[in-house]
Amino acid sequence: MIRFDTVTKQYSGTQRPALNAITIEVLRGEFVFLVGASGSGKSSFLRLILKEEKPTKGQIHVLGQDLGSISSRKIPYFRRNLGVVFQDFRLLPNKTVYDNVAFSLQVIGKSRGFIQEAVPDTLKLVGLDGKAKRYPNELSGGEQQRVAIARAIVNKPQVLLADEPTGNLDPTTSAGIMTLLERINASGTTVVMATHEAGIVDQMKRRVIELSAGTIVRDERQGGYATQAIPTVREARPDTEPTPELVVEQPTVSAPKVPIAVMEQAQPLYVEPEATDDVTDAAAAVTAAATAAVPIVPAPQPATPTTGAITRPVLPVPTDQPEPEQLSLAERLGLRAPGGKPGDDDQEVGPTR
Ligand SMILES: Nc1ncnc2c1ncn2[C@@H]1O[C@H](COP(=O)(O)OP(=O)(O)OP(=O)(O)O)[C@@H](O)[C@H]1O
Repeated sequence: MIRFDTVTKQYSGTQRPALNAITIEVLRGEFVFLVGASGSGKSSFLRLILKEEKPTKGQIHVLGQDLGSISSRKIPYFRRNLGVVFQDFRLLPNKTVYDNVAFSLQVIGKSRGFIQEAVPDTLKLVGLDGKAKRYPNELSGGEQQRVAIARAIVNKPQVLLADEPTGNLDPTTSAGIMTLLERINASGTTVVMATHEAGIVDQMKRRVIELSAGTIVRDERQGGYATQAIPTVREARPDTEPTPELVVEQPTVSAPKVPIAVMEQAQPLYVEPEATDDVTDAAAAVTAAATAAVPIVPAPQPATPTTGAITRPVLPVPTDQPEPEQLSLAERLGLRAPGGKPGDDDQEVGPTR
């Protein structure tokens, strides 16, 4: 489903790679936590899956496609199979809840009839029916994140990428968001979530991939958040440490924002599915069909946890990085080709459903 083969990402003008020769595979239907200190490479990993960034070296396959062979024009079509949720929600402030979710279907040219069915179904799924006419500033943070999740899943993506989706939420609201993500995963969507929330990771006992300074140092099937004694790499502070070298420090263990007790007591805030829940049924049918077509390969063996010093090979800084493009919101969300128009979507890339 998602495969990295010795992938290195080094940003222009930086001294060391953000990701260093990463090899990893995420299987269909998995729920994976990406953990690691700030700057360890989690967001870079997600951006590479989205093809927002190109690897400096190595190959990435997502949904059976070699990302290196997808042209810029076809990236939006590829991204239709991926939903994305961010820490800061990224809702359109001047659109209602309904219109925020409908927007992601409008820009890919879905019919009015389709949108009128899909949006209410999805709002119900995330526990927001009855709030369709509200504007984002009339919602709580947790409700805004639910709108963002609804927008991400309304087109039934096969993969949901979440970059610290609970980072701006209180513990109880975070726990509710996690029950929602669990349910989305249970309907067949592969979920990859970057997080710093120890309580969530410890409670959910899902696969945990830990990055440290751009290297995978742990890959555990039912892991917790707590790290082995892995040194955390940070830049020397010029004010207190005149030498501009990297220094190694022991990790600091902070109290988890979402304690396990809160996770355990969290009531799902979404509406429980009924026997006739069309969205869940449709998602299950899509997943069953897709899974039947693609044989599941055996799970990779967990990597041996690494301890001790981290080596940081210094790679040449590439000089041919393109300038960031000026993109509209629809283009940034991967919903429309750069310069494309609504409905300009006749050529799909990747599995069609
Ligand atoms: N666009 C960029 N240009 C240059 N360097 C970058 C860029 N984006 C990220 N980096 C660097 O790459 C490294 C990894 O960053 P990344 O954002 O992937 O880490 P992260 O684990 O997601 O961090 P956080 O938990 O703080 O979000 C960091 O050293 C960061 O400074």
